[in-house]
Amino acid sequence: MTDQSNPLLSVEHLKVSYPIRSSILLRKTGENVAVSDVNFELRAGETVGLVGESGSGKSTIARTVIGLVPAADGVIRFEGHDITKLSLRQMKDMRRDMQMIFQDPYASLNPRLTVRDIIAEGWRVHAGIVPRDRWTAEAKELMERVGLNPDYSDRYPHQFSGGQRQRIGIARTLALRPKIIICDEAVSALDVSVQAQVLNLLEDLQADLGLSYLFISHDLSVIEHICDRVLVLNKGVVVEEGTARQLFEHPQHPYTKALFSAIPVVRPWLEETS
Ligand SMILES: Nc1ncnc2c1ncn2[C@@H]1O[C@H](COP(=O)(O)OP(=O)(O)OP(=O)(O)O)[C@@H](O)[C@H]1O
Repeated sequence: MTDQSNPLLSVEHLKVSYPIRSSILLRKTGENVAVSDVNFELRAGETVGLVGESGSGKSTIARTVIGLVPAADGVIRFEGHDITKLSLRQMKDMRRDMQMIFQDPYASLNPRLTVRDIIAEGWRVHAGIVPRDRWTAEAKELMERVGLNPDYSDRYPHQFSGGQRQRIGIARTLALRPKIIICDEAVSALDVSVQAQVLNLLEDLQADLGLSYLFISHDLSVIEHICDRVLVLNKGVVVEEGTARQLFEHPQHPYTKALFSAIPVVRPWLEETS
């Protein structure tokens, strides 16, 4: 359930730009403003969606929130603290609280590590979460939690299907006990029936652990299903925002109307969950 007290994350007047460089000397010759004046809040237990065409700035916002891209202007507060001004050390601790799940789990899973070691990777980096003698047992518990057979903990990523690999990615993320998970096209590469299963898993985890999700997807039916609130981005600017229901039933801005009418909506999960 969404916590109505202070937001976990608040983004105020965020501006992000990328340098444009000359092709010969790589000197900066200008800047491409990817995101300007973006504002939103994310509360405990809430899912906020970012939608918009390719290049509208969704991933840039995600990468800036997590500290991979610097903010040119604005404030990003996590639990009330401006994280745009953190030291590297403080950033490392904060990264633990905010994790990202990517579209292609295979590319982000080390093919030489077993599932057990993939899940334990974060415990190596962030000492003190799980004592070493508990790594195998805890990794198996996490595998079970995400719907994987714990007996397969010594198998390698290529021995799993796409949906199972995304579950490994989710288990690895959960291992760090984050408060916010940024899902960047996290189910886009999966077949619709597998998408539905992974979305249901994410919802179960949210209900059990009170997680907050920042959910990026070009698939509006996924967004409608999983998000409480949605921001519609066009060329780096939020043109409309509201609850998922408001936006889907009564889009106001011409861009939102065009975006929503252009995409066929398939909702296999409605049959499963209703
Ligand atoms: N590393 C980069 N260097 C320079 N410009 C970039 C970089 N990454 C993104 N951009 C530019 O920033 C703008 C926003 O891109 P971004 O990837 O955030 O959009 P997006 O909505 O996530 O798109 P997609 O759905 O295709 O992932 C675009 O104009 C893009 O060309």
